[in-house]
Amino acid sequence: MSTIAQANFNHKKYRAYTPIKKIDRRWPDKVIDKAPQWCSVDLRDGNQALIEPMNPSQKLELFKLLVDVGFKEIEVGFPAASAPDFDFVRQLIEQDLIPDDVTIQVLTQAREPLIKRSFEALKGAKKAIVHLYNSTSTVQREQVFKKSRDEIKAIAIQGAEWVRDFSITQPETQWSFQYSPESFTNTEMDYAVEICDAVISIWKPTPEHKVIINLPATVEASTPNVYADQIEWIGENISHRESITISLHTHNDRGCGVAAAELGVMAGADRIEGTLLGNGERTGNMDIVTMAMNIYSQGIDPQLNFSDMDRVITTVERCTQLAVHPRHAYAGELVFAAFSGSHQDAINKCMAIDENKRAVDPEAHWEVAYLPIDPRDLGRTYQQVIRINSQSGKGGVAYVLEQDYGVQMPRWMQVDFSPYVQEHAENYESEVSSATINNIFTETYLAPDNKVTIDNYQLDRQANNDRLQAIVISNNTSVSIDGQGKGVLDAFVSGLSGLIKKEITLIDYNEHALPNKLGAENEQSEAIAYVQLSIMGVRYCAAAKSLDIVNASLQAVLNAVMRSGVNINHHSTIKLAAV
Ligand SMILES: CC(=O)SCCNC(=O)CCNC(=O)[C@H](O)C(C)(C)COP(=O)(O)OP(=O)(O)OC[C@H]1O[C@@H](n2cnc3c(N)ncnc32)[C@H](O)[C@@H]1OP(=O)(O)O
Ligand SMILES: CC(C)C(=O)C(=O)O
Ligand SMILES: [Mg+2]
Repeated sequence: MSTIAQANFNHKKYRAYTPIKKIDRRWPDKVIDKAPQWCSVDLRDGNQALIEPMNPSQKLELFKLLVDVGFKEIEVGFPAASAPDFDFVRQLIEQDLIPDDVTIQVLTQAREPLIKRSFEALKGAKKAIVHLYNSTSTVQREQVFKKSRDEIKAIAIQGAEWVRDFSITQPETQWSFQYSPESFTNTEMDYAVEICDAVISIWKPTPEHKVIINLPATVEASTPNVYADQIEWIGENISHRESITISLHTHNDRGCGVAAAELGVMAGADRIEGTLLGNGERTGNMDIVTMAMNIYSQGIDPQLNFSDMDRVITTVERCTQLAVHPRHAYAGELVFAAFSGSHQDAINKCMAIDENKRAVDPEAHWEVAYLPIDPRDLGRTYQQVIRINSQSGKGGVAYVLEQDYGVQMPRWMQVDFSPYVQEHAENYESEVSSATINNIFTETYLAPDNKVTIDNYQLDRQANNDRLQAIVISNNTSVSIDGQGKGVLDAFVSGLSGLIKKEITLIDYNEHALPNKLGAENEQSEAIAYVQLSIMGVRYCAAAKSLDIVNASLQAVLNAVMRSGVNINHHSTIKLAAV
């Protein structure tokens, strides 16, 4: 039996929403093929939901970001609500901070003093949208306003008249009007059309000078398909559709704010209101970053530019004092990070193919498993993509070493190396940085205990039979190795084998040049050699770096022998003078 108290957790307290009856829905077959008209409500809806509303400098910083990102319509506040909101609108106008192609918008209730104050705030604006709202749902009508349908309609009509009349007194501004039947989604659809039509009949829009009808999911109450049905229905039944911009304003109470807005656009909406990264009342407004990037990821210009996502995040965080979740779609710190081995492996392989494809065709379509878009588009780097912890695999570890240190481990060495990193991650129960991975690599393969180093070597090349004589230093003692074979390594391995009296077979070998250190363009680059030996049937891998590739190869062989635990001094036949 559950030990969790049941008393208050009672689903019978709630009622299911009623879907609207619509037999001719067309929106499910539509696709979004162009960006909607965007309007940011960060400075109003976002601001009114903050623990501490933004101060003027924060508002200005966010306004500048919104302009830079590309918004052409920005709701800058509720100027009748507070002095800071009023003053901010004045500052924008008086200091000429509004670019010519940007229209500011202000929100007001349908109350004369508030409308009057809003127009005062907007005095001198070149163009502006006055956004009037009143609530229309049954709960609001019956419980909050305690008014009938007709009385609520009268509030809207009266508000629309005041807006029209005040606008006539300030002809220097190019006015646009917007009406929101607030709590639209919980309003009877026939009544929503009736009240919008009443407002439209006062504002008398034309196709050249449209009115914005904004249909908010003030509190998200249903699955997004129901919202789409509502939007399609309104579009079919509202008067003067050709003179109306249908705008959507969704909230995220059920976690579907973006989905509802997307389906609403498929259902015929023209315009979207929302905030950057979704700040707003309760669970927030619909997140314009996510919706715009969803459009972008379909190969469509979203008309907003998020290529400097870090600026968007830091500005929004500074202004709202709310942290962006690390898993936030497109923006979160971890959304392009892969910790798990199979994801890393797939990303690694796909990115290698993408790089080749892109070298031939820079416009090639992005097809990388687990990465819906290229992180570079948002100013992120591949370094942030593959991160190592105990869930990671060899591909990810190899990727990090190659990206950060130029070490291109052959596959057989990746297999050998991965458990060392895994062990470290498990012991420390944490992410493993690329510097730590490089240290583990160095300690494991480049610097085994009982280090033995090549002092010098002499090679006598003969057809099919090379002779290699080398002096190695072990424990401050010089040891001579003399062997013959097909090639340098074969000769060296056979000499070593004779010295330690153990069968050694060279299983694998790879080498490559390492990239020059940063800022050291003229320096000769080091080479790295990787070997895998079988010593009495047991396999040992090792590597070595040197400016001389033969030296690197011989040293790698020595390192592998040292890793097997052999003490070369015990086997030396000729001990030369101590060094
Ligand atoms: C869903 C949304 O986001 S809507 C936007 C909400 N935003 C805000 O509320 C932030 C800004 N608002 C405010 O700061 C304040 O509400 C103010 C300053 C504008 C007004 O404050 P107050 O006059 O003290 O009124 P308060 O908001 O408490 O009360 C609302 C009154 O206005 C009426 N009212 C509320 N909304 C509207 C409206 N859209 N149109 C007409 N009347 C309205 C209410 O019925 C209530 O009337 P009552 O006093 O007769 O009961
Ligand atoms: C004022 C309106 C549009 C609003 O913010 C809402 O309904 O959520
Ligand atoms: Mg809202």
